[in-house]
Amino acid sequence: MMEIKNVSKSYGGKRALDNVSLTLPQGQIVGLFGENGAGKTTLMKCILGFLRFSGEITLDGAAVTRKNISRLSFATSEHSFFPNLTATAHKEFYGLHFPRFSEKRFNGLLEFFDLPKYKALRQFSTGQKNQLEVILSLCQGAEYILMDEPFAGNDVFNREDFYKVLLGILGPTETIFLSTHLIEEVESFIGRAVLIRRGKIVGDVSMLELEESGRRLMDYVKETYHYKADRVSKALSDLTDEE
Ligand SMILES: Nc1ncnc2c1ncn2[C@@H]1O[C@H](COP(=O)(O)OP(=O)(O)OP(=O)(O)O)[C@@H](O)[C@H]1O
Repeated sequence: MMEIKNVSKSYGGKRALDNVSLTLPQGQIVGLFGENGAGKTTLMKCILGFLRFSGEITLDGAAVTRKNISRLSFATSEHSFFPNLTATAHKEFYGLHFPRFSEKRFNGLLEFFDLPKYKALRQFSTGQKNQLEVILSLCQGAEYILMDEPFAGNDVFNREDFYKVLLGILGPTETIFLSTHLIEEVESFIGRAVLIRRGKIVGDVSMLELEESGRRLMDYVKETYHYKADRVSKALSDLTDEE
């Protein structure tokens, strides 16, 4: 179980995370949603130890250190791979460094996305680079797989088919913590939705609970954010007013 307790993070004087507490048990797919600048990437980077923060993040009670960091993986659109290496070279490198690396999963997903095996990654398209990030994060043998807007640049067929593949391959102890703006697309396969706003957790709901209350995830998000439905008409009226 991952426990995030009272985590705060500021960049200079600007507070990006404000006393965030969250528990992520193993075996869940958890969506992390929030407006631009809400703190999603910052939270993931704190979990991974990329950023200093105040508060505590533990895995089964132990702080995240080099001893247990292999329980975590990260797919980021900022990219974490070696641009001059091919997908096959990455497979070899990861295989050497991650004892639980799954070559079967790597090969299967590479084929699913129809990615080139012997082309340097710097020559991949944006969508292809993101696909390889996702593949690597899923093949390392990590139990907590953090994905930050992993489907950017992926076409709709690749996304929708991938959701099905993902659901089919995940083991019972694998947890996905998925930050995305594709709320309506992912609602069919996540088990829980966490909402962050201005660095604070403002919502946390299981999809079962939502379903039982007859609400869609988007309704919950709009309610929680006090979404102002008149902002479009206001903007249009401001922008088209000739006075
Ligand atoms: N390196 C940085 N230096 C200064 N401020 C930063 C830095 N990274 C993020 N911030 C600020 O911290 C806040 C949270 O940013 P973060 O990237 O975590 O948001 P996000 O929810 O991932 O947004 P998005 O959906 O737009 O990717 C924002 O106000 C952002 O401007």
